[in-house]
Amino acid sequence: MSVAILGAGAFGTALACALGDVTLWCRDPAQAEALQSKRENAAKLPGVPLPEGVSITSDLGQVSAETVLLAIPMQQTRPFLKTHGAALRDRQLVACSKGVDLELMIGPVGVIQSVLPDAQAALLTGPSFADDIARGLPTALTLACADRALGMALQEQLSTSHLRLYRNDDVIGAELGGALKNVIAIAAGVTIGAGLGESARAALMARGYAEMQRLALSLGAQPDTLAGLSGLGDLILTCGSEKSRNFRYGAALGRGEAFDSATTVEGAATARAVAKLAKSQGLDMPVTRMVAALVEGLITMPEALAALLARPLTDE
Ligand SMILES: NC(=O)C1=CN([C@@H]2O[C@H](COP(=O)(O)OP(=O)(O)OC[C@H]3O[C@@H](n4cnc5c(N)ncnc54)[C@H](OP(=O)(O)O)[C@@H]3O)[C@@H](O)[C@H]2O)C=CC1
Ligand SMILES: O=C(CO)COP(=O)(O)O
Repeated sequence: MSVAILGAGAFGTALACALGDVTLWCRDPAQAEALQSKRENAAKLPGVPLPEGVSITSDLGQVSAETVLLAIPMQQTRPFLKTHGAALRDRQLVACSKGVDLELMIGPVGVIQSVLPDAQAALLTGPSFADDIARGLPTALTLACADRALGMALQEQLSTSHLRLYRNDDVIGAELGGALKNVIAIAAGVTIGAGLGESARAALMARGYAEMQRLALSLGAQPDTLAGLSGLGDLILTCGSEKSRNFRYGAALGRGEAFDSATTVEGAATARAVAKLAKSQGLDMPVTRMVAALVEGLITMPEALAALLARPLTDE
């Protein structure tokens, strides 16, 4: 079965490098031409050659693969599918984004199903920097799919010698693990950027993980999923590395500096969506609430810190 990847950003290109024999689609014909002539995505993955088997196109009509990976940011997924979904109706669609749609308050598989109710949909998520995958470093990810047979087929199809996929049928849990860890990564970045120290970062990660579980379990996720690659695994990676854009964005917030608005920072919109979702569910998610308020410029970092530290003492 053939594979196509829609979106030639950092992650889409990295997956193309790992899988090798795929069609890589981008929306901009000039970018497609540059990728084709240089055989490298110089903007997003400099120094990593595209394998010979990767064919590039900006014409969606040329994308005939049965399995289609969607590697475009979360908030773009619904508009993209509304425009192009008809052409993808009969394919196996694998969402690769991490986040919660700001309007519908659901994850990427939920969005696929809301636009294309009959589509077969799955999720690829977990701890992996694009650069690591592209360079062939060992990586383990979650392939989540409600349909067991389809999940097993996709696990086989998308695993390689260095990219190891673990199957899971808890799609909600896997979606939320990937989405929520970005919010906590922003908080971790704020902590380090503001010079609050590594002990404070560890505290935020642990309390952040408690929030992730609280929301995920209330929405029907399995606890084991949050403790796996897509939750805890990705939380550890993203909160602990300057390679993470969410972490770096948080660090800039913590230092009171501006951050490049063209950079994809999924946790910023997700924090806003999740803060609202938590409120509607009657759940206490103080770290997420503070991240959302910081992102929206409603509070300063010292105010956020004071508010978190002034909370009543409680059981763990
Ligand atoms: N980078 C990483 O290490 C990882 C990323 N992910 C996830 O993958 C998703 C994509 O991230 P990443 O590739 O890093 O982001 P990038 O910012 O590197 O790339 C985003 C890509 O999406 C394309 N795009 C944006 N909007 C649209 C649209 N409306 N229609 C078509 N294409 C569009 C962009 O095209 P254009 O250039 O034309 O704007 C670009 O090619 C995110 O959800 C992220 O969390 C997951 C694991 C690892
Ligand atoms: O999701 C990622 C790693 O698993 C990439 O993290 P950033 O989007 O923060 O760079």
